[in-house]
Amino acid sequence: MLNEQAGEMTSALAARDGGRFWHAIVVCLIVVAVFVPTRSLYYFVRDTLGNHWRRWLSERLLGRYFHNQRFYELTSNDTVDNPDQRIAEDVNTFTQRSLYFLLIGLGSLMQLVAFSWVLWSISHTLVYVLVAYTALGTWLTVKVFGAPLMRLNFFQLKREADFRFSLVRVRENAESIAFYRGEQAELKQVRGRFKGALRNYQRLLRQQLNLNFFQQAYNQIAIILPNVLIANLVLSGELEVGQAIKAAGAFLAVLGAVSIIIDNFEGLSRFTAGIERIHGLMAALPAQPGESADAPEAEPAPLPRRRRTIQTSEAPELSLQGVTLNTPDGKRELVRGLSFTLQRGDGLLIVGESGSGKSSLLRAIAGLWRAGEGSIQRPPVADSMFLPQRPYMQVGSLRSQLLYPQFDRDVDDAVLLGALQEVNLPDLAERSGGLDAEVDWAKTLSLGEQQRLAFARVLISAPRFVILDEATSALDTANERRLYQRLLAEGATLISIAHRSAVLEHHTHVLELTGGGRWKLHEAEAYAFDDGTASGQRAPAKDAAPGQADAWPGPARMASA
Ligand SMILES: Nc1ncnc2c1ncn2[C@@H]1O[C@H](COP(=O)(O)OP(=O)(O)OP(=O)(O)O)[C@@H](O)[C@H]1O
Repeated sequence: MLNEQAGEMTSALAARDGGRFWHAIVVCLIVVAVFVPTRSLYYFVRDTLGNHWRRWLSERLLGRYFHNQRFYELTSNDTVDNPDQRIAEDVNTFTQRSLYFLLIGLGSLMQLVAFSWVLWSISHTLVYVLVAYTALGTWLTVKVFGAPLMRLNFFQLKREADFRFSLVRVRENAESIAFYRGEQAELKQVRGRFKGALRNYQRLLRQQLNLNFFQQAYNQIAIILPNVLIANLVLSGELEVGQAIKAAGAFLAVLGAVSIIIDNFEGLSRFTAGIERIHGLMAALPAQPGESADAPEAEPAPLPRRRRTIQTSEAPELSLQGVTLNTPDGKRELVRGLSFTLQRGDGLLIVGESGSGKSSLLRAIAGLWRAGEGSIQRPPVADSMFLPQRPYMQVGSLRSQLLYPQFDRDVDDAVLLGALQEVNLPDLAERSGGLDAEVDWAKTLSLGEQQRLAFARVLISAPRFVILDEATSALDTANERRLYQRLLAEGATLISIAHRSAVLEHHTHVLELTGGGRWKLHEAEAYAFDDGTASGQRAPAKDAAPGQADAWPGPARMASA
């Protein structure tokens, strides 16, 4: 309408018609009065909608990411780079940009409808030229610049995420790096990532420069083109000057509408790269049960090919049957044909050289590693607890540490303080400002204190089954003995990894991994722990031939599978 009135005003002035001119001005003002609030609300509504959409999509991805330890699998097998960046940033860009492009697409459509008939009524030739001109322009843009720009944008997102992650790693490991005086090595690595991002960006800029050359030429020629085409009509007096201005305006408006791909190609290629990254993540995170049917059912990710997997199921006691465990890449066999059953109150100590597969066996028991064959029955997750050597400390209150991972349980303060007392941290609550004060525990507690705090978690949730991976390595023997005795008094079944002979007394059996997939089972009393401190002969143990399930000597409380 504004274009219409602009033409009207010029024609009125050319004809020296004051009434016609002022009428056009009034119509213009009315149009502006409607246009201004509409246009302002447009941005508000668009971005609010984008925000809602982001919340919906991020919630869905977060749900899938944290479902069934998928975050662990994704991080371990590296099928999807930087999932955090995809969830936090790519989703945001995707939702914002989708609406942006949808709305400018709709706007272009309206513009096309509004101006096409104006143009058609003035000159058919202009319409034909316009169609040919934009078809050629779009084809050239997509063909010549499409694929390279999309690829470069995909890598740009990845490189930026790698760069940021290298800085996050430095922050997370600041103390170790400072002790090593590793700043130069870190700086080199961070710079390397940064340079990678810059280099890719430079390539991107070069591609964009070519695209800009093309876009500029395309747009400037479009300004001259309609004038050249209708000049003769005006000169011969067939067309009023105002009509010519209207025609040129309509030509540019229709051109703008149909050139949407050419004009927005840089943004569109970034947008497409982002979609590819979100799609990759969704494909690696299959829909969870309970997600509504309208959710796009993602194809399961092409996980690394595994010919065989260990079957896991829940049972009151832990039992392994013919378990052969491989590393996730399938390259190494860590344990072959292992079978045993632990009865309630049993304690199994796993020993073996570094790298022999002790922690990996615990990963398999916890259901995190599945490459291999055989079956594992284990107590339900709610009845078990895992204590790693370096306990995970969430940033939060002392109460949430003690209840972790069941943060919403309601437990009396007296129970929490009692547990702290028992693990020999009687003044921790007081010195850190009470049970509800928020502290970065991983930074403020020593490793031994963190291990004791993790033990307090076990005492509070009193699981029937406890797995300890060198969980007492930073404690003195007296503390260690007290904590183990406390667990045994609860009647817990224990599986431990330890390098110190002192822990042997708390266990009933020993599983020795001797390398190359071989293993031996011993009764604890008959086992002489060789940690360089204990003396004495090793008790004879029956060697288990790999793959033989009946190699277990059959102790009183631990049943052979
Ligand atoms: N994600 C992985 N992919 C492939 N191999 C792995 C992976 N994680 C560990 N390994 C390999 O599996 C082997 C067993 O590792 P594991 O951590 O179980 O050893 P460990 O006996 O607990 O050693 P330590 O006593 O030093 O803690 C090692 O050789 C290790 O390099």
